[in-house]
Amino acid sequence: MAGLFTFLHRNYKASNPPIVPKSSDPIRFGILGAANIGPDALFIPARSHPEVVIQAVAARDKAKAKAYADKHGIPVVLDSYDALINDASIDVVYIALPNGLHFQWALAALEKGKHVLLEKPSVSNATEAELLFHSPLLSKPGAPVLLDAVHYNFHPTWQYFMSQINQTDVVYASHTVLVPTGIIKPTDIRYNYDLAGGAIMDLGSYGISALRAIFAAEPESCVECTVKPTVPPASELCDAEYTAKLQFPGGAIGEIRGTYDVPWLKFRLPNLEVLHRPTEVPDDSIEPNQVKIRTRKVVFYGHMFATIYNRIDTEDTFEVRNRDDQQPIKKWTEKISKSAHSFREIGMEQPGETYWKSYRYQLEEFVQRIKGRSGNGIWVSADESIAQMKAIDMVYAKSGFGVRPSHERQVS
Ligand SMILES: NC(=O)C1=CN([C@@H]2O[C@H](COP(=O)(O)OP(=O)(O)OC[C@H]3O[C@@H](n4cnc5c(N)ncnc54)[C@H](OP(=O)(O)O)[C@@H]3O)[C@@H](O)[C@H]2O)C=CC1
Ligand SMILES: O=C1OC[C@@H](O)[C@H](O)[C@H]1O
Repeated sequence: MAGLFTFLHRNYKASNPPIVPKSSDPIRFGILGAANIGPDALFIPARSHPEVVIQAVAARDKAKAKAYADKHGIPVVLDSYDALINDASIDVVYIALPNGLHFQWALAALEKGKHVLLEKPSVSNATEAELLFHSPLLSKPGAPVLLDAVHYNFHPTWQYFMSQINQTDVVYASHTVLVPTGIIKPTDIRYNYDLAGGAIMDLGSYGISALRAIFAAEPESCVECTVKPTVPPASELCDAEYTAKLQFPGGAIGEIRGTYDVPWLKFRLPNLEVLHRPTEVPDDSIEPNQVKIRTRKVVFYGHMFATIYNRIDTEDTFEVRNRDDQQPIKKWTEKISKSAHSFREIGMEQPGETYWKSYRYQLEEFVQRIKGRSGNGIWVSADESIAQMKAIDMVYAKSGFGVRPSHERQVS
């Protein structure tokens, strides 16, 4: 009962956080497009951040921008995306446009000296990623900050999950994400090839990013990929469902599976499963002629949506054997389950509240960088963002649907 109350209370507060007074010199954000994800990923987290103000929105249709601004309490409506990136009162441009427009608008905003919070997946492909993340605009003195918003990284439970993994001993890992049927409509940006849509770009990007972190390595090849195409009027080169098998150094295998079409009764929160190879562990209590072997399995329930619910099960199977002939003497399993919603719960003194979503934790670190403070050290580096797009390209190449198209810059 107490657990249910905590769950409901946390999730209520996650959507209705306290509104804190703003500092005298806040960072002013503008959003390009009246994006669906805006409230969850930025406006609600900003309410509890004393240094963040959501200042302006621009949409292709000004009336739409006005309605969006009214709904979300955004004070300024600008005439166009161009007007927003040129507006002197804006410090940060939040880009939650279709994937295919990320590259051109991120570069355009950086050119105007704006910091950029860039939705995932960062761009359409690795070519764009190289150009953007290695842009000279980012290395000059006083350069703006660009963040590839892979939000799950910033949540404390991801840090705890990673602490349960010995990256060099992982032999297999999988990521599964199931979106119930009907949520993504045929006209959605995710089903538009020209806008760099596709389920691998969207859902798969989380799995690919998590696998790369779990193995602490880049995939060497995509050995299998099956995709289910979308149905018309969506683009035929977009996937509504995928499974892919990636090979990592040393022969380790990572699998991703995702769909926008799971029956509601089969819906589960996204999960990750990680298997380690058997490894010898020290134990003073066993005989000198014996060895103790541990085989670890870690399962993370609630990846991507850790605030709603998260639980990490670490299951260790131990075996004591004779060292010489490897004959088993005894075998048992130990299991620890843990949830974490704040750094405090994992023994780290870092800012955060249990109701903070991954987006709020991410916003905290983004602001720290902009302000030139050290923060907690969690970040998504330029090289990681490029490697991520290379891995996504590898999967699309294997799928037969091909790498997502690059986009001409169309900025004035
Ligand atoms: N971090 C996370 O958890 C999530 C991240 N995302 C990412 O955020 C981005 C936006 O996703 P989402 O908010 O669902 O997207 P939306 O469908 O809400 O589209 C975002 C905006 O794109 C603009 N847009 C510009 N050109 C086009 C075009 N040709 N066709 C359609 N829309 C266009 C529209 O702006 P206008 O108002 O000007 O018409 C629209 O408001 C994606 O990159 C997605 O991957 C999405 C969901 C969750
Ligand atoms: O980033 C995302 O996370 C949640 C998904 O359901 C959504 O499609 C995606 O854009």
